[in-house]
Amino acid sequence: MASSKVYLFDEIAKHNKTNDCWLIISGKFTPFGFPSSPSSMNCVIKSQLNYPGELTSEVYDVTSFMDDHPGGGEVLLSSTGKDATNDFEDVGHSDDARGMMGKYVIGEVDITTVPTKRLYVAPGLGGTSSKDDKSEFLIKILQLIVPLLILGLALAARTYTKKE
Ligand code: HEM
Repeated sequence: MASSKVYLFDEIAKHNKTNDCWLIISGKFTPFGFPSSPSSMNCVIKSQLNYPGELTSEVYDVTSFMDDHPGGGEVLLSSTGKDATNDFEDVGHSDDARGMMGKYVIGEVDITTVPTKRLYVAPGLGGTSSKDDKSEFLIKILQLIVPLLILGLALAARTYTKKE
């Protein structure tokens, strides 16, 4: 696949019609040091991301497959204009389906041109800003001071009324 054509994302996204449908699906993880990846590697792309190697996203022209796709043509259309890897994996496609993909490959995508979604960072996992930290600290101090103030006022009122 070294000599395959490399497409830009914008170019691929234009092919989003029933009679002209292209998909981007991450297909092949090639670990460094291996001439080619074992086929089982294709199924474990996500867990392999920390392993040194190269993850290729391939471009599939599925126009001729629209009518024959067991999941229907509509789902294929709805997966255009983005990285469709998650859509493809979520369905849990069989090995047969994966084997068929080779028929439709037309090249690779330049992954630097694929828009990435901003990742959600859970609070407390380094995602809070120092501004958030400050207001949290302020709330804790207030939670401590307010009851003490009320107690102080109550005591003051009591001593004051006793004297009278
Ligand atoms: C080149 C790409 C694709 C090929 C060759 C392909 C092939 C197949 C095949 C052979 C099946 C039958 C079930 C199986 O063997 O797993 C299937 C089912 C299905 N596919 Fe795809 N598919 C592709 C892309 C997609 C994409 C991008 C989606 C987007 C969500 C999708 C959604 C579905 C759905 C919903 C089913 C039906 C599952 C069911 O009802 O059991 N497919 N596909």
